[in-house]
Amino acid sequence: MIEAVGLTKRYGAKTAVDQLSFQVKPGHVTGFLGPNGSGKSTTMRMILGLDRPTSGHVTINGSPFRELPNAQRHVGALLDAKAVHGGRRARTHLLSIAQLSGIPEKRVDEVLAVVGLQDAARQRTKGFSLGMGQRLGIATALLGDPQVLLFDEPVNGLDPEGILWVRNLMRRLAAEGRTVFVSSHLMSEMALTADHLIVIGRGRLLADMGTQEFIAHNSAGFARVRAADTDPDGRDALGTALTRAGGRVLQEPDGALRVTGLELPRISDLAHAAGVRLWELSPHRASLEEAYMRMTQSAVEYTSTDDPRAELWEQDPLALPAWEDEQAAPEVPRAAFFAPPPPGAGGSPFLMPSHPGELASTAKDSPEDTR
Ligand SMILES: Nc1ncnc2c1ncn2[C@@H]1O[C@H](COP(=O)(O)OP(=O)(O)OP(=O)(O)O)[C@@H](O)[C@H]1O
Repeated sequence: MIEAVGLTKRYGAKTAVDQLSFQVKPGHVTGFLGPNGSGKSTTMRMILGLDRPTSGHVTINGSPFRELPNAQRHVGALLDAKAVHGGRRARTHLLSIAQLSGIPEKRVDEVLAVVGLQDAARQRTKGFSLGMGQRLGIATALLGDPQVLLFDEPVNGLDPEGILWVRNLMRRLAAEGRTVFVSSHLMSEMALTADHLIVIGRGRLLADMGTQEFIAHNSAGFARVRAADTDPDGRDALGTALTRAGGRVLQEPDGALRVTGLELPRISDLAHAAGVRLWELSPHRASLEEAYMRMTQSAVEYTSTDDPRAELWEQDPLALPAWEDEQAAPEVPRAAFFAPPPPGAGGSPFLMPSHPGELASTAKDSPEDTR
């Protein structure tokens, strides 16, 4: 088990990790998530004794890393796949680490096979692709057959087969009772790999809970319902009926309605009573990505802006011909693509028109907005 208590790291005026306390338990894959610069690598470096905490402490199976006897046999880590001597062959690289840790040579060939690098064993690592480097880093982590494993962005640069392989490897290592702590920005992959999550933002703990619980806590399930395209008034009638019945209704970009507060059978009954034929009625479970985006949106340090492409083009190369411009669909606010916002976080619920044909106004002050 990894245990951090009040872990803090300051670099001058910058607090990279701020009073972090958490446990990473054996038998689980624990995902370590956070926006760029939130302190994940710094935390991992402190766990591995590569950085000294400004205050607080972190232990592995009860001892600080530096006090573990023959740490390589207890803890394996992939932090930076590029941190290898480029002039060395892959096998030599692994062999030198094995010899330092009293690991038999046979084990080197075993891990090369596990990561699929047998054929590249005698290649110099400077010629390795990003994915091959990652595989070598994973082989290094597995060398001592450790009980505790840390992986910083292990799927970075891997092809789809490699990503699937890493997922299965992590799950197998956890099923064997090992402690597996893995950071990644690939939310779809984390949702499939991790059963527990530790989420940080600006160095602070934001969440420490099961993956499914995290998704349920930070997103709302909803129903998607779409009136038949052949019935132009159907959507208005449906929206009115659902809103009157106490549902919260948002417009989807494709003309469907996103409904919260009403069960699917009730939506079906209301549509039937309103004489609206449906082409779609489906439950939607929010993704880890949606839940993560919502939780971390205020903790993102590095945000992008649109590229104005100043003076690079005499005229806007993206300008549409006038007729196409006129037909373009009105822009839908980005927030509308995600699940309805959490209580008190604002948003644009769909307000049914008081007059037919008057669709899609927002309801900031609507009495029906009772979130
Ligand atoms: N050696 C250092 N000296 C000064 N500042 C540092 C140092 N290492 C990290 N930082 C700062 O600490 C903060 C956390 O960095 P860290 O690399 O731990 O984040 P991260 O969550 O791993 O980011 P990413 O997802 O981009 O890899 C950043 O603001 C970074 O600039």
